[in-house]
Amino acid sequence: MLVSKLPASWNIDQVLDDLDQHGFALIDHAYPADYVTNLVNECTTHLNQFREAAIQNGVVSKIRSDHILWIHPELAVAQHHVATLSLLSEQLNQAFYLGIREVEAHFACYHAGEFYALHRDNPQQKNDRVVSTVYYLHEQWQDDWGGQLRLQDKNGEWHIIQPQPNRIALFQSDLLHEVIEAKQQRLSITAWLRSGNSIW
Ligand SMILES: O=C(O)CCC(=O)C(=O)O
Ligand SMILES: [Fe+2]
Repeated sequence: MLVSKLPASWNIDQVLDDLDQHGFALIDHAYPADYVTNLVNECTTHLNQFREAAIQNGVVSKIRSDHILWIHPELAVAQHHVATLSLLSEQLNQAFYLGIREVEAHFACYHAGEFYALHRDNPQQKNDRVVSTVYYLHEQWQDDWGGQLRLQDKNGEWHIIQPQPNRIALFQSDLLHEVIEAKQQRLSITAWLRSGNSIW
């Protein structure tokens, strides 16, 4: 799927500046309401296919308790978001010479009580994730529902980011972050912009 333009609501200069200065950026009101509705529908109709993220190749990790579904070609609405992120990657490559070549993405669902403890998405650069992105797609979120993204920026300062509906958080994949325990169902798409150059 090809997307020819970034959404008009995206202030790309601000995004590039924030990434440069702080290592992270937020895009609010990312998509039009009809697209958001379609995406929520696509996500919620597939919730029965989500699997425990903590179990990979039969190995169980205690660091996270959310449930995920990798985005595949039949998930056409989510694919549009992935294609939009591919277009964004071109801009990031032009600005920062990041060499991003692919986007890998999954839906994530945190039920009440679920969390993702402190981690980096690219520990010791052992994979080719360059920029991490999270799009929040639950229909509403209140500040006292937990589920915040807590992130240390590239200057060492900590930030608490509310998972506001229709918000995208973008950050360097080597930054430390966690998802605080959610008190309500929290839905998102996590996508990694990857260089495709991993030697691992
Ligand atoms: O959902 C979030 O806010 C962050 C998720 C995350 O850190 C991850 O999936 O690696
Ligand atoms: Fe992460």
